[in-house]
Amino acid sequence: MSDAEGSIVQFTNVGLRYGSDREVLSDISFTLYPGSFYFLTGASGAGKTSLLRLLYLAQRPSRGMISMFGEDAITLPREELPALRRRIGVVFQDFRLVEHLSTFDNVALPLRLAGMSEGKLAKPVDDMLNWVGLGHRADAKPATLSGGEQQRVAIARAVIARPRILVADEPTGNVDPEMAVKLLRLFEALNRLGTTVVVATHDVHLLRKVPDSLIMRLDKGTLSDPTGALRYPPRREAVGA
Ligand SMILES: Nc1ncnc2c1ncn2[C@@H]1O[C@H](COP(=O)(O)OP(=O)(O)OP(=O)(O)O)[C@@H](O)[C@H]1O
Repeated sequence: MSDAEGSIVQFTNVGLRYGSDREVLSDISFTLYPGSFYFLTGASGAGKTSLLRLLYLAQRPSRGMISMFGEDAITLPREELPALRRRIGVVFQDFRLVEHLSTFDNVALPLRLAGMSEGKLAKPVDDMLNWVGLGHRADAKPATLSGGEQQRVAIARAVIARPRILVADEPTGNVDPEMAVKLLRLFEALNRLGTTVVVATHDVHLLRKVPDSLIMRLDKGTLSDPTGALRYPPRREAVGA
């Protein structure tokens, strides 16, 4: 399979079924380009989480082809998947913070797993906590943080190792509208630094808050492309028009 020029992810006729049930995703084809900001939208049950799980390689499709960073993600040997996954940051719907670890240690986790020394990781973790506005909560355990604070820890942890893609599943689902906009601004700032961002949301009001974003819409497992730019390198000035 050859990659569309310059793309970092390419799905071709991907289908997914759980067990012997009918397909929950059918004929999904799209291309993600570096530095773009995508919303994945659709009603509850449309298949957003399932599509994101394929995207961050937590789930193999039942059919079709997935290419990531120029590698065939379907036939890649299992032992090579972690290296591919490290290039993808994930913000889960339910945060999945480690309860017994402090804010600092949750955010430091990906760097420690990558083998970075304690001396080296302190500054980037402190900088990241300040960036998400949680410098003063470094020692707090997740249970003592508000929903918005926990979400920001989850975002900080997802981006600390500078992933090429950030995937976020309903990141604003558990916060008030004001915090939702603040979180989106964090994603936009990250996107301006060159990270491709994919945010799943059922909240159509959010889409308008990021004028340059591209929209993928799922309806009962089928993808549509209202901004018309998924298959071709998006021209930023044409996006959102
Ligand atoms: N592990 C699973 N086993 C069987 N069916 C599943 C599984 N996960 C999801 N489904 C089904 O797949 C369909 C799509 O679910 P999915 O969670 O991907 O949708 P969604 O758009 O993310 O929904 P929501 O916004 O409510 O989270 C649903 O019908 C769901 O019941």
